[in-house]
Amino acid sequence: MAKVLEVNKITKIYGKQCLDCLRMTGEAANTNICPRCGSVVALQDISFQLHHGEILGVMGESGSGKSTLVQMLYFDQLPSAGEVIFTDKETKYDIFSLNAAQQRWLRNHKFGMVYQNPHLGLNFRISAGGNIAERLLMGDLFNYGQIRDCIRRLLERTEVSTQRMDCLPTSFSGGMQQRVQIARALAIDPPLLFLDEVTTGLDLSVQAKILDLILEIQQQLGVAMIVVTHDLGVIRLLASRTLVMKYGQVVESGLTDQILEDPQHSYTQQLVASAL
Ligand SMILES: Nc1ncnc2c1ncn2[C@@H]1O[C@H](COP(=O)(O)OP(=O)(O)OP(=O)(O)O)[C@@H](O)[C@H]1O
Repeated sequence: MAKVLEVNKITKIYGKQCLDCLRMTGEAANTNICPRCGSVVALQDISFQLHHGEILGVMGESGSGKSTLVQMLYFDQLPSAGEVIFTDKETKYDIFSLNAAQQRWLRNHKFGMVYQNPHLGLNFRISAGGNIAERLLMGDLFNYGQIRDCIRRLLERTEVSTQRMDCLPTSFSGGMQQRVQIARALAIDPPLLFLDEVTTGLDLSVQAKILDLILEIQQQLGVAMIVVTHDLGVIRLLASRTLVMKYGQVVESGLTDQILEDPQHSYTQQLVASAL
């Protein structure tokens, strides 16, 4: 299957960093903080591939580097080292070697992000429809009537009442805010979507509906997704392949079913056992 992303040896260090940062941190060292200079090694030599229409799960405990990984791919964070190749319709982009305007174009036209915190993904001072319209305008749709029609279609797809399109997101429940974030992310029909703990903190029944929606979107639109979560249930339901992270490193990766049935790394074994 065609590759959408090739991530090669991505590293992210917060802080001034020294020559020993990588050697003295990671899974074997049992820390992500460099004992010599105090820098945080959030990601260390992460490599993986994502294929067209695939959902890749990224799992790990708090602080293992999951959010940093997707934030970097979405240009919210700069990498310290490494290369990422994004392929769309046979055009390859070496995304970290692009200039700021080119990166903004990719983010606005090819990538979508849904954050755990809707305040990061939505502008709460404008209506739900306005949030989606902003994204449609980035995608070069300018006709007022067409924009309204498109917003209606996106809200219907994500099961938000179209009668609420002119309401502010502040008047929405948490689950509805996540649906509007998903509608906004889908507005430009992106080939690649990042989802960072999108169901954390929601009621179980709301969680289940959002997860169903994500699956439906993947099946109908064939969008490739990276789903970050600490929840094994989310991984089990959504991801065909999974990376398990600890202290900024991938400690286990493979088919989700295999990982859940026969975890190899002691950390994954603990995670699976604690969810039983
Ligand atoms: N801006 C920052 N400055 C310094 N350290 C940071 C910054 N952002 C994240 N970190 C650190 O990087 C490490 C990885 O953080 P990250 O948020 O990626 O982990 P995570 O696995 O997503 O955790 P969580 O599930 O709690 O969100 C953590 O030790 C965190 O404290």
